[in-house]
Amino acid sequence: MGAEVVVEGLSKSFGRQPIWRDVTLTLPPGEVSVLLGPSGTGKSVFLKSMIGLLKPDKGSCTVDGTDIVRCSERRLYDTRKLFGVLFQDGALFGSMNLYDNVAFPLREHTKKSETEVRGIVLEKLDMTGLSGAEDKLPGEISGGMRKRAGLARALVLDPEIILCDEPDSGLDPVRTAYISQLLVDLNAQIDATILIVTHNINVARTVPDNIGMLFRKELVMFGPREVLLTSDEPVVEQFLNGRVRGPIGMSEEKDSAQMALEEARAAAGHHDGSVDDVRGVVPQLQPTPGLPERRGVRRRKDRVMSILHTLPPEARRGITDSLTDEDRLRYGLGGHADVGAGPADPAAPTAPSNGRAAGIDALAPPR
Ligand SMILES: Nc1ncnc2c1ncn2[C@@H]1O[C@H](COP(=O)(O)OP(=O)(O)OP(=O)(O)O)[C@@H](O)[C@H]1O
Repeated sequence: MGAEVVVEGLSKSFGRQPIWRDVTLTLPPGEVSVLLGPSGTGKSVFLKSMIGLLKPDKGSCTVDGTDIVRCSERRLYDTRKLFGVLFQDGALFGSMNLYDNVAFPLREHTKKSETEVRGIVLEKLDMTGLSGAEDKLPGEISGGMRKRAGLARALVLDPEIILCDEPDSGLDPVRTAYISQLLVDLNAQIDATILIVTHNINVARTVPDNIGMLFRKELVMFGPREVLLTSDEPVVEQFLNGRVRGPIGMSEEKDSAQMALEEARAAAGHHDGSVDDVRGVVPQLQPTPGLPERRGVRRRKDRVMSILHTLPPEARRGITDSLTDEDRLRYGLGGHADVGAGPADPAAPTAPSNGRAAGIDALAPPR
């Protein structure tokens, strides 16, 4: 099973420029999470901070008992081996063929024989659909293939956590669909914890178990996919619908006068360029038939059902609608009409103005 990653109160600035502050979230073991946010909100900085390539000013990021922010160099080196990272451009060595690129971490970090290296490299190239392309140079293959080669290389040390920085950037919608399917299939095969940074609305809607969103130098929300997909938090709604109207402006935040102007234009019938509003829980991508089931699905159901009463009604409905009859028995639920549609637990704290609600950015059940 993949490792849990617990981020608490993490803040990062460069000189006097704060990037984000007080980020708290838990990546549940073996689940797939997506981090969204307008350009420049510090998503890549967040990924780099998680593996200790950048040093946050405050807070902690704990993996397997080690706080990446404060541990020794030696400990950091060892803990980093738990991570496989797919950088935005694939970060392949241009002068090495795909075989040598993928073999590189094994030759650098292990004492495996070339025969063992060969077995692993060919297996990972096969998993990522690159069998037969071993001799190609990165410059000779398509962007989608380069991403998959970067992913194959991220897999060779059997990571417990995979971080993917915009795996879809520069890809057409079909190649993006393939890479989405590949990530879900990999999760089914190796049960790793996965965090994907993306701008792609389809990826965000269909791939992850959990979604988070960075905006205004804060983590606006992080929680089960059903919470964000049904959220009426303006920034989340605007982003998931790719709309001009809303708090996100051309270069980050809009002022209230501009927002009021846009609202007035919309009320007068001006179309803002988005497709029809899409809201609600769409089906999640499943592993390709023939692959094992994702083990994270059962763990997630148990976890989400344990915080169900703290979630907003629409999210609860989305979650309970996806339960099978067997699940309903397991969680002691009756028919569809009995669950999910009622008001949120009156005892649960209500969402504060930043859009967080109980159970939303506190994903993990009490430890
Ligand atoms: N090493 C660095 N030194 C100084 N500033 C940096 C450094 N790395 C990133 N930044 C700044 O941090 C901010 C966030 O950058 P980052 O690349 O993390 O954004 P992002 O959300 O990933 O953007 P995009 O979606 O466009 O990739 C930017 O203003 C960037 O200029």
